[in-house]
Amino acid sequence: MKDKCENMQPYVILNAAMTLDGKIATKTGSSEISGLEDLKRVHELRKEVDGIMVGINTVLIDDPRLTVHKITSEKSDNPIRVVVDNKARTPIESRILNDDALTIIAVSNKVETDNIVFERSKALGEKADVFYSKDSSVNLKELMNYLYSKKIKTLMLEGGSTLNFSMLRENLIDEIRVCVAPMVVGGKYAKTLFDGDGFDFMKEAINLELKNSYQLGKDLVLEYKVL
Ligand SMILES: NC(=O)C1=CN([C@@H]2O[C@H](COP(=O)(O)OP(=O)(O)OC[C@H]3O[C@@H](n4cnc5c(N)ncnc54)[C@H](OP(=O)(O)O)[C@@H]3O)[C@@H](O)[C@H]2O)C=CC1
Ligand SMILES: Nc1nc(O)c(N)c(N[C@@H]2O[C@H](COP(=O)(O)O)[C@@H](O)[C@H]2O)n1
Repeated sequence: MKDKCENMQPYVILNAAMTLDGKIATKTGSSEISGLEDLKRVHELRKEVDGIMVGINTVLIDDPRLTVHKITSEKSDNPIRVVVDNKARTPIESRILNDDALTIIAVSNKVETDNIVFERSKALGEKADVFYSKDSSVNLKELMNYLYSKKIKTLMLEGGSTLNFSMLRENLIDEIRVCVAPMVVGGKYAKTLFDGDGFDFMKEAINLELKNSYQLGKDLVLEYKVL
């Protein structure tokens, strides 16, 4: 993996599993999509990278561990976990705060004006490193620089759709690896690979180059470079 030392940002790989109709979860938040072979691939990738990042909604809905637990229980193989969490809503009892790996919680400047957010961020500071952004929504470029300074040279982005779009719009994603499962769930309220505000015109689309594609069990894995 390339070291992006010239701009002091980690090399970012977005990895996700989606249905053929582009959903990464159903409208109720159910998201078991990948087959076993793909989950093993995901955990091998987690082992390879220095850090792994998700948005707060993914923590609230999935309570993920973000470790390599499907391939080994060796704690030193786990990447540093990062949660982008404007209002410090990460529950203290969530699995992401267990001692399997270090965790960094990135919070917004709401800590300066909202006492409840401040108190929650203080409590989170007992169990994790807290990154304080100067902006009202975590400044992702600053966060990337901070993670790089913490020796995170490669970062896996694991969703959800809101954070995926923000990272893409800010031009912070280098690669996209997506597992397409042979299923269709539909639903206009079901999350897709990229949601957020979206772009207005096709000419604003982020262009990709397909680098690799292969079948894994019943699933299809597609690997793109972001141009
Ligand atoms: N199939 C798959 O591969 C995966 C599926 N998922 C699914 O995705 C769903 C969650 O996705 P989604 O609801 O979009 O939420 P996200 O997990 O993307 O979290 C979004 C939240 O992150 C916070 N945030 C802070 N700063 C930023 C920023 N700069 N840009 C964007 N967000 C920021 C905001 O919190 P606040 O609102 O507090 O301001 C925002 O609402 C779940 O159902 C989960 O199961 C998740 C990962 C992988
Ligand atoms: N690659 C992939 N395939 C799926 O089918 C998924 N549902 C996900 N979800 C991501 O994995 C997290 C759960 O991780 P743990 O096993 O608890 O470590 C979940 O929150 C999503 O980020 N990914």
